[in-house]
Amino acid sequence: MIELHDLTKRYGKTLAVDRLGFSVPPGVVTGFLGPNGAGKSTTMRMILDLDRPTGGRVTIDGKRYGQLSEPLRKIGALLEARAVHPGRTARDHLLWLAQSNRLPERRVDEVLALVGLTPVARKRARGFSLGMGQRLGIASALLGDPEIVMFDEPVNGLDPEGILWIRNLMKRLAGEGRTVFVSSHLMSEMAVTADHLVVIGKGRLLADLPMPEFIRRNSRSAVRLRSPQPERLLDVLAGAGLRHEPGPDGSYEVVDGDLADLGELAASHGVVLHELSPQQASLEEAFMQMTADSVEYHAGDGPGRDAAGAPGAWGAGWKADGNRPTAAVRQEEN
Ligand SMILES: Nc1ncnc2c1ncn2[C@@H]1O[C@H](COP(=O)(O)OP(=O)(O)OP(=O)(O)O)[C@@H](O)[C@H]1O
Repeated sequence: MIELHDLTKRYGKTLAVDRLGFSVPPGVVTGFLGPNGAGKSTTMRMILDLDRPTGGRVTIDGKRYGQLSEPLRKIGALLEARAVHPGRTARDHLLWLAQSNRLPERRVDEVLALVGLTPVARKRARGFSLGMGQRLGIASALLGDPEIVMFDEPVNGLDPEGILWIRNLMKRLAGEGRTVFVSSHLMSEMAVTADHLVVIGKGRLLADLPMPEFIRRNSRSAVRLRSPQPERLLDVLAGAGLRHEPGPDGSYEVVDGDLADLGELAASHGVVLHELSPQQASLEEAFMQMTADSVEYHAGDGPGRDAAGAPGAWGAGWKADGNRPTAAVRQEEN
């Protein structure tokens, strides 16, 4: 179990990680999602003690990384920048790692087989493709047969076969009861990989909830209505007890509304409609909306702007209040 408490990292004026608090439990794949520059790599480096927090703390089974007696047996990581000497063979690289961590030589051949690199084990790393390099990085992470694995953007630049392989490997590792923590800036990748999702934007926690719950909340549909008589339309919607949100160009969106029912409701009250259209938010849109809000806040717009009708009012439940996530997004507050 990885636990973060108020974890903060400041680089000069940049607040890279801002009071992050969440746990990564064993037995599931936890996706760590955020746009470029959100603070994912910095957080992962702090977990491994490669970067010192400005505030807060992070523990691995209750201990700091530096306090672990056999760190490679506890946590294995693939970070974005891989350090493999280009003149070394894959096997020699792993052997050097194993020997410096008092791990048995047989484990080197086991992990080479596990990641499918046995046939090229004696080839020098400089001739490796991106996918082979990624497999070697994963072999290094798995060398100590760790209880926890952490991968930073492992599918970046890989072909579909490589992506599928890593996806299945992570699921298998979680199925074995390990803690799997993987970062990505792609919602689409997380949707098919992660069981649990932690979303950050500008270093802040935006969501921490099971993936099915994220999908349920964000695959909502809505009906958009636009009328030259907006006050009358709002009266009719309110009279029918329908929850609505402001949409673009003066329209209103009724979440989970029925197209035909709404058309008939407007007609029965003599409300002229210039638009009556179904709307469907994709997970990618929900993610972009969620993180765009955090960017907006940091740009100085402040909380509450959404109430006045931020463009396309999707994901209203995801708005950050400028200080912490709304109750709607925090799993433990559900
Ligand atoms: N060593 C450093 N010195 C100064 N600023 C840094 C350093 N490392 C990261 N940052 C800044 O901290 C912020 C978070 O960066 P980080 O790399 O952790 O984000 P990320 O979510 O991993 O993004 P990406 O997906 O682009 O790797 C960014 O604004 C980045 O420019």
